[in-house]
Amino acid sequence: MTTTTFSSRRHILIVAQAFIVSLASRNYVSNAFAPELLSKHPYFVRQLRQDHGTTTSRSSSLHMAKTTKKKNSGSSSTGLKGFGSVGGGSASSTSVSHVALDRSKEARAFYDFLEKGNAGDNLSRCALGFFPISKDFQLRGVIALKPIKRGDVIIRIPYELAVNLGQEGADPTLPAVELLRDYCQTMLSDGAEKEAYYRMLPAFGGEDCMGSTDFFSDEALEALQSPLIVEETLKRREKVQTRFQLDVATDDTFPTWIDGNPVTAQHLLWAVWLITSRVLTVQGNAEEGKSYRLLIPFLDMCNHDRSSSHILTGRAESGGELKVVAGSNVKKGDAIDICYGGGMAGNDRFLQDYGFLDDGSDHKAYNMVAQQLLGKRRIVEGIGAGRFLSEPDRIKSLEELGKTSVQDDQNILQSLTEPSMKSALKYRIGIKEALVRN
Ligand SMILES: C[S@@+](CC[C@H](N)C(=O)[O-])C[C@H]1O[C@@H](n2cnc3c(N)ncnc32)[C@H](O)[C@@H]1O
Repeated sequence: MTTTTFSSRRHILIVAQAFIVSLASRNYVSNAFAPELLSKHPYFVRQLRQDHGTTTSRSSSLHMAKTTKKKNSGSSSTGLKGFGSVGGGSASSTSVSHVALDRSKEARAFYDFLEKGNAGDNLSRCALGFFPISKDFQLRGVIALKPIKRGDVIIRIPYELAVNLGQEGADPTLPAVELLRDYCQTMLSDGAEKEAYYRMLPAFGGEDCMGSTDFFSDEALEALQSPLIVEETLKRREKVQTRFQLDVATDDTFPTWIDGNPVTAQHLLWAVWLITSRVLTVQGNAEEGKSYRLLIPFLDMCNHDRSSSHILTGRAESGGELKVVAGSNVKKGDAIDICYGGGMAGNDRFLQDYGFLDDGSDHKAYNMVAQQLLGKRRIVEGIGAGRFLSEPDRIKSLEELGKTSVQDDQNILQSLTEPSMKSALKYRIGIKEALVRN
């Protein structure tokens, strides 16, 4: 999404004449520099500089914070439209050497759902595939089945297929209640068409959502060495509890969870993560001037690549279409990725809102956080959005990071196996390295 984001803690996309908008794409211009903060912590700065020479190199832009293998049940070597795994293309930046197409029973039901919803033409251009990220992890995403020219439509979803979760707003717990209600109702009712789409959403308790700090243990939260992320995460959890009590627990008409038991605040937390990680805010009718939070099947399966030039466009109105348009030529086998957060989100947001670390070779997602901590960049989202961090917050954050060296952290990381602990260590290493660069 040129300037696009999936979410609503931040919101979504934009583009030229377009109508999918992103709060995250607000371009706050940094105009202040605060070297005094560093001079207050000469030891810490020295330590970072010494450490810098001893750190390991980073991996590709699709590097995962998670390490466990994603289930790929039923994907076969026979392709969606008659060919098998797709190989060889170079994505907007991701090189794909071997991608298994998703032809599981659930995926085939989802493809049928698209066809019935007048979106079957997409399946001649792209499909779902499993991108090998590391030897034990594959990431589901969208893959091109044939070349697509710059300017042509890659994905086109009729508005009627999208789930409209209400008008835009800053609080993700509101659309989360709506989504949770609709999800339970749909899954419990017999033969609802949307079920085929909902079955493709990341499962409650699954490893995708567990990557978000909302689901971190206290130990993993502490291991981040980021008092601000911890504070924001705890506040969000509290807000979810409050929303649960107000709108779910006391509502006798609220459906049960899919196993027949009452829904819990943890289910609502999962729904909030679905909102922040895959809902787009899209402008409605031009005259009406309102924006809506949409869950858009298939389009919500595009992964993040900061270097993607593809563009999101469309309107939330009857007869409208929500599209990904090629910003550059696409080859068969390319990943159809988009840039989340309008390119303005750092890894503090990626870890909280999406549950992974953007470990791109340009280090931008870490640099942005470091620049905030150094008073060189405004906060983009969450608590204090639009402002510079206060000096006490910056000092508190830098002091916390200064408790261990990068070398210490590397040693600790080697001994870890638990995914959220590993993410926490990778995060703090990335930030410490970025503080030296910035
Ligand atoms: C909008 S969804 C994208 C599709 C998702 N992979 C799926 O299979 O439904 C966003 C989620 O995908 C995953 N994701 C997207 N881009 C990623 C990336 N570059 N590296 C790791 N995980 C990514 C994260 O779990 C994120 O919360």
